[in-house]
Formats: sequence, C-alpha cells, structure tokens
Amino acid sequence: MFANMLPEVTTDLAGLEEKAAATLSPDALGYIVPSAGSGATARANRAAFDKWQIVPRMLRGSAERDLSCTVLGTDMPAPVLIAPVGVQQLAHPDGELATARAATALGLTYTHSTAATHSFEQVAEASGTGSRWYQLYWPTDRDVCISFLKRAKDSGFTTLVVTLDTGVLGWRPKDLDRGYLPFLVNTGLANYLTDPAFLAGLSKPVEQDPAAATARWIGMFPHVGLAWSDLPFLREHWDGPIVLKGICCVEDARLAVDAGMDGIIVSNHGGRQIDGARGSLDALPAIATAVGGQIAVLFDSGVRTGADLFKALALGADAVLIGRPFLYGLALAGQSGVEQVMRSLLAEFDITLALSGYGSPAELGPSSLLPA
Ligand SMILES: Cc1cc2nc3c(=O)[nH]c(=O)nc-3n(C[C@H](O)[C@H](O)[C@H](O)COP(=O)(O)O)c2cc1C
Ligand SMILES: O=C(O)C(=O)c1ccccc1
Repeated sequence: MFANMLPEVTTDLAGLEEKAAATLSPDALGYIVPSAGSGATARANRAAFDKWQIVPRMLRGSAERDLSCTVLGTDMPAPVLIAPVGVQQLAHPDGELATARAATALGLTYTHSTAATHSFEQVAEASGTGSRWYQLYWPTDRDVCISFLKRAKDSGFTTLVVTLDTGVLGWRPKDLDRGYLPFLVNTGLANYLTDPAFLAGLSKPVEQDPAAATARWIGMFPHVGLAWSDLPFLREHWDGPIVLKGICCVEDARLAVDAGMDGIIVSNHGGRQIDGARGSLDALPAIATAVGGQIAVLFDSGVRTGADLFKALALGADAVLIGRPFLYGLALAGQSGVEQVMRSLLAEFDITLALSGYGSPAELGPSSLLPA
C-alpha cells in the first residue's frame, strides 16, 4: 500500500537540480541552471546560507503552526512566492500556465515575467481566482510600457515588481557559447507579440517578417539608463503597490523608501547577472534593519530548502521568492511537479519551525540563528 505513496518528484530539495538536469534539453539546461561568468555569485549565494546556523529551542513548540501572512495586501498561506521566471516553456511545454495553476492550487502568489512564453491574458485565465503579481522589464518604448501595465491591471495582477538588475543581460558563457539568443527570443515574446503597441511599431505582420519583431524587442529590452527619477512615471500608470527587485545594499533600500516605493526584493537575480557580486543573504540583515517596517522587504537568490526559508525570514525578510527550485519541478512533472516542490519546501519549513520551538514565521528573529 505504501508504493502509491512514493513521491513522483524527489523530496531531496538540494538534489532537485541534478534530477531536473537529466530531463532538460541542452539549450534549456545551459540557460536555466548556470549563472553569470565564473559562477562566483551563485556560489556566494549558497555560502551566505552556510554562515548561519539554526538555534533550536526546546519545550516551547506549538502543536499547530500558523504560517500565514499578508504582504502588501496579498494574503499568503506562507511567506513564500513564485519568483518571476521568463521563458518557462523551455522547462516544460505548459510553461507559465502550469506554474500559475500550481500556485492557485496551493494558494501561493504567482509572479508573471514580462519575458514569459504565455501572455498576461492566458496566464490570468489559467490562474483563475489565484493571486498574481506582475514583473516589469521596463521597455524603453513608452507606449509598450504603458500598454503592459494596463494589460496587467486588466488581467488581475495586483502588485507591480520592477526588476532593476537586468538593464542588459549578464555575461553568461554557457548561453553565449551556444548562440542562445534565437531560442530566447523565439520563445520569450508572448506578451510582446500580443501587444497592440508593440505590433503597431511593425510595418508587416509578424509571420511575414519575424526578424523585424525580434529587432524591435532587442531595441526596447536593454534599459541601462533607468534612473530613480524615472519612478514617478510608474505611479502615474500603476495604482497598486510597487516593489523594486534587485536591491543589494542599504543605500538603495533607503532610496526606495524615499522614492515612495512599497517594497523591495533583496536579490542578485540568482547570480545570473553580475559575476563576483555579494551573496544575496549577506546583504539582507543590514537592509532589513535599515528599512524593515517602513516598506516590505522580500528576498530571493539561493533559497533551496525549508531551512533556508527559516534563515532568510529570521534575518528580516517579510517573504521569500523561489526561483530555480519550482522551475526544476516544472521540468520534472509540469504543474504537479511545481506543486510537489513547493509543498516539500513548505513542509520542511513547517517541520523546521516545529522542531526549533516556533509557532509562526513572525516569531523568527536574529536570536533564532547564530553565526556558524
Ligand atoms: C531561467 C530563469 C529566468 C529568469 N527570468 C526572470 C525574469 O524574467 N524576470 C525576473 O525579474 N527575474 C528572472 N529570474 C530571476 C528570478 O526571479 C530570481 O531572482 C532568481 O531565480 C532567484 O534565485 P534562485 O534561482 O537561486 O532561487 C530568472 C531566473 C531564472 C533561473
Ligand atoms: O534570464 C534571465 O535571468 C532573465 O531575467 C530574462 C531576461 C530576458 C528574457 C528572459 C529572461
């Protein structure tokens, strides 16, 4: 009888990458798993978690834990979200639709990437009553930007996440050596190719001149010149909460507060952008101390296990985004794979809380950890 209780996707969260790697095409593998340059930032992300150890407390546990929380008006069953990840069809043919469905099934918030392989409207339908946020890659074309914001709002995306660390794609040798741009562009343009403002800039239908569509996208994606003074434009065109993604230091966190932002995501993009950047978790404590309580402080990069969730929350994160692990679940078993990975993460987190003497994530704090 126990045979049908065996998990389809491994519960070994730290071993997911190896399992998923075996199912991915060489293009997908080269794109999803590696990081920028020599991989130093990705290693720093993991090393940052190993610098902290959990201090378990005895005889004060709660028989029932309550993991729920509210972040920027979004109710969450646990302080965990699905990170924005582009081109998810590389991992599985159902792509973002499977991920959005899995998020809805678990009550988790799904964050829709501008570089998705399914459009706002398709994802909204798949997500149904589920909670959804929208991640903006701010196009240099003003009309396309405004159109994206409007479509996201009309499709029920409640919070805007603005990614600042990808003004241009990082130096990724594993992709560059395979000449990866065509597959990235061919799969990752769903939002653009369904956008009236994007299509209005093309002189021929896309089918007749796909290269022109690609060129238009390449022309508007890089946005290195963005400045703090550009942010009021977003307030004009977005009436919900706005969160800046990619914050790595206290100075920028303070500027986000000064700019009237509602939250930040402390993140180095999973090590995919700058090679040799500091570990994301290394940046978190000082940022949380400086601006926590004034704006929402979210975190990602390098989280792999429930114990990692515990550490990030103890160091001041209000909630944590999960990147590659859910993508590995998607690669292994589509919607069900995403659900299994996220369930495992949440279960391990709950067990870690229980064993350490906590009844809820809000009880975690600096005294929950000691330096290793
Ligand atoms: C394949 C892949 C594609 C990504 N695409 C996006 C994206 O479109 N927008 C974005 O803001 N971040 C993107 N990210 C970064 C994630 O949102 C997140 O910051 C990162 O994956 C967290 O690190 P982790 O993978 O170690 O959990 C992507 C990450 C991966 C692995
Ligand atoms: O690869 C990424 O990390 C990413 O953010 C991205 C950027 C452009 C298109 C697709 C994904």
